[in-house]
Amino acid sequence: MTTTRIAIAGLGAIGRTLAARIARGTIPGTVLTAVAARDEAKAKAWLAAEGIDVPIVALADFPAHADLAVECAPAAIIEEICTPMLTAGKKVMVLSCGALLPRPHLMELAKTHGGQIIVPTGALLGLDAVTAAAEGTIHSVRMITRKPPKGLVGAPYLVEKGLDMDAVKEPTLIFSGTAREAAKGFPANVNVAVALSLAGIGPDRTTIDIWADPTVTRNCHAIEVDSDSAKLSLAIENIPSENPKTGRITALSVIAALRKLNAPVRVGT
Ligand SMILES: NC(=O)C1=CN([C@@H]2O[C@H](COP(=O)(O)OP(=O)(O)OC[C@H]3O[C@@H](n4cnc5c(N)ncnc54)[C@H](OP(=O)(O)O)[C@@H]3O)[C@@H](O)[C@H]2O)C=CC1
Ligand SMILES: O=C([O-])CC(=O)C(=O)O
Repeated sequence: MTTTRIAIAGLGAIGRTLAARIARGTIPGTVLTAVAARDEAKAKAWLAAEGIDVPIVALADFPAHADLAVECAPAAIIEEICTPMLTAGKKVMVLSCGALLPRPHLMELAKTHGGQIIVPTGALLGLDAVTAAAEGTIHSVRMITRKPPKGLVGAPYLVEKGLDMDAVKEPTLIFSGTAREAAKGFPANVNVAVALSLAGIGPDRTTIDIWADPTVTRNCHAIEVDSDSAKLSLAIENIPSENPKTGRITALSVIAALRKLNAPVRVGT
């Protein structure tokens, strides 16, 4: 079996789960060869506590260590992670996919140098069926997201509008617009809408309503797709991870995607 050398950018809720699984050898065909962290001392202490022996390197040095980098860091540093890997013709799995929309040059970089940007299903579901439907004609894609108010705190859109999530006492529609607009206003909350849009009819035709809902404890996403091959109605209720903005299933989605990289049998598109 081919072995893919993996580097992880960001040791937060997703990155730590991922690093521990790869380092334990539970994903055949993968080996953890490097990590990058903002706070090196904190990362060193965590790696030592987990018994993971892997170098902490600069993002610019990832290509010397890895065939594939997994981006699980703040959206703001996507360029620093993607540019060196893609220029070297390598692969980057991107979780902060909303940050790709204003940076089409990253997709061009992948094309020019034979690299690849992989957007996993992440905290969503059904991207297999949406990509299949997109091979025909999709008429509309609509998403509705409900999160506990604390899972939305800090979003630039809320800051700009002066919306206080502590004051939300009943389900409140706080945003309605396109996936592109949502990615700008909620860069750490609705990457899923962008993944859906990239699988289907693009960020300007995919719409999303975002509710701050104190009656839910999970991050809930519902999708309605109408196409000439199928009508899809899908829903997922994600248990938040240690980061309330991020569903637990996100790291597992990355693990499942990595497992498929070199597997002898591959299920799903
Ligand atoms: N596509 C999808 O379905 C989903 C995407 N996401 C996105 O995935 C990304 C990661 O999520 P999550 O793990 O929950 O986020 P966390 O905030 O838990 O972790 C991000 C980590 O990146 C670290 N970091 C910050 N700056 C740098 C840097 N310059 N170099 C390396 N590491 C850095 C942070 O360190 P420190 O804490 O010290 O600042 C932190 O440990 C987010 O952008 C999130 O929005 C999340 C859920 C679903
Ligand atoms: O985990 C979730 O519910 C989705 C999320 O944070 C994102 O898409 O950025």
